[in-house]
Parts: sequence; C-alpha cells; structure tokens
Amino acid sequence: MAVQDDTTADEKHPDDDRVILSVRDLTVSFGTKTVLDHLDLDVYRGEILGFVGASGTGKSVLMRTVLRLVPHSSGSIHILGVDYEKADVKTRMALDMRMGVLFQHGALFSSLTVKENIQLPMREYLDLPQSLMDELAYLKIDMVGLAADAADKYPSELSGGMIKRAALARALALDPDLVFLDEPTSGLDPIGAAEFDMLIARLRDTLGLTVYMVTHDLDSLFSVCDRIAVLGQKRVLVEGTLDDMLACDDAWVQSYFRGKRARSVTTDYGDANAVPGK
Ligand SMILES: Nc1ncnc2c1ncn2[C@@H]1O[C@H](COP(=O)(O)OP(=O)(O)OP(=O)(O)O)[C@@H](O)[C@H]1O
Repeated sequence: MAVQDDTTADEKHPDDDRVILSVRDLTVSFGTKTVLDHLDLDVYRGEILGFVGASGTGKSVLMRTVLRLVPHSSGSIHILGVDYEKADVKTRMALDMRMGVLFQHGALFSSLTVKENIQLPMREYLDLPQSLMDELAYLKIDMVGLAADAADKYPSELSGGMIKRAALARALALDPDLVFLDEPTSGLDPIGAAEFDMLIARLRDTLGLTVYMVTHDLDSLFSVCDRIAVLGQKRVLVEGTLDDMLACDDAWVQSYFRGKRARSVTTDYGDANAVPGK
C-alpha cells in the first residue's frame, strides 16, 4: 500500500527514471498560513494521476507551485530528473517546453482566436514561420476533436466543452511530456465530461503523455486514472490505486471513496463490489 512512508528524498527519487515529477518535503505558506507542509509526491511517466482532496486543501496551490507560479519556502521539485531551482536558464526553458497546462475554466485569451491562443506558446518558445505555426495549430485542433472551423473563432463563440478542448490544444502546443489539468471536466455535462475523459486517455496512449489531473469528478477517477493521490492535512495522505483508497482508513478518504456518490459511480462502471461492505 502506497500510504506515505518515512523514506527520505535521497533514498527515493534521483535515479528512478520512471518518475517524471518528484516533489520532496515541500512547504508552501502565505504569510503565517501554511498550506502545504513537508509534502512528498511522485508522478510516474505515462500515467494519469488523479489528484483529489477537500475544497481548500491546496490542490491548486500545489499545481501552481510545481509550475512555479507560487514560491515555496522549503523542499525540492524535480521535473524529468532536474531540479528547476538549480538549473540554468537554458535548461529551465527546455523544461518549461516539456510541460503543458490546462487551467480551470480554460483561461484562453478572449481577444485571440483559438488558433492564436494555440500559437502563443509557439511564439514564446519557438521561432517558426507563420505557415508552419498555422499547420501545427490545425493539427492540435484536430487532435482534441474540434472541427477545423473552430480555429478562427473567439472563446466567446465556443461552448464550455469546446473551450476545454481549445485550452487542451494550447496545452499540447509544444508537444509536452507532462500535462497539468485543473478540473478539466468541471462545468461539463456528464456526456461531455465522459468524452473529455476518453480524449485524455486516448492522448496519453497515442502521445505517451503523463497527465496530472486535479479533479472532483468521481467518474474521471474511476474511468481513466491509473493512480490517485489524496491531499489532506497539508500533505499527500495516500497515493495509489483505487484499492489503496478503499483500504485507507482516513475518514475523509473513506467517505469520498466509499460514500453514496462513489457507490453509484462504481455501480455505473459495473463493479458494485469495488465498494466493500456497503
Ligand atoms: N495567493 C494566495 N494567497 C493567500 N492564500 C492563498 C493563495 N492561494 C491560495 N490560498 C489559500 O490556500 C488554500 C488552498 O487553496 P487551493 O485553491 O489550492 O485549494 P483547492 O484544494 O484547490 O480547492 P478547490 O478544490 O476548492 O479548488 C486556501 O485556503 C486558499 O485560500
């Protein structure tokens, strides 16, 4: 069972090339308020990791810290085996290009078309002719299941599901190894959410992506996530498979994975026995 143990940073991560993201002993505070306290987490190459936790526990803060949008007061973050803090500018830029992000609600620039939004990271990091950037943008648009005519639309002309797909296309603009998705299915109807989950699974399979997904969506956790990590008490309480979640005796984890809503989802997935004793 993968409940967090006392293994130290140096014993675990440095030479394990299956680990694409390794967080050790991470502490993040805002003023006197500590949100993450000596947190450890590993994300493995090619997996879809679902990250859950009660509202306000710090899931977004952790994601933003890994993306260096929030500073940390102690601890280390290795991405692809490299400690970003200690890397030179060139290495940092190379690391940035290997990560894509889909922020909650998409966060597309409203004054830019879908194509222009997708091309933003290309403009920032690459020096490509416009014709090639256009070709690449259409490729990404097709990859996420949008019609070609979405390219010239503005975000205000898109449905919620199309915005998520366009934002995913932008996250994939530079062919990243690791993508961060912050509640990608929130606000989608159940069919749209299931289709989005399938899209993520397909992209992982075809592109060999690693996916770090913050979610409250039990369907996503049950249908596409290989592993789950639970944030609580300012650290990762438990990480592992669904069976590990079910075996965990933490009260929040029990009520989340064995509660009424989880029961109906496991029944939908034809595995009523996945929630034992209920
Ligand atoms: N810039 C900031 N300044 C001060 N406090 C912050 C800041 N960003 C986040 N926090 C606090 O950190 C805590 C964790 O917030 P966070 O948004 O990460 O929670 P979450 O787990 O993602 O919640 P939800 O599931 O509701 O999205 C909250 O108490 C929040 O108020």
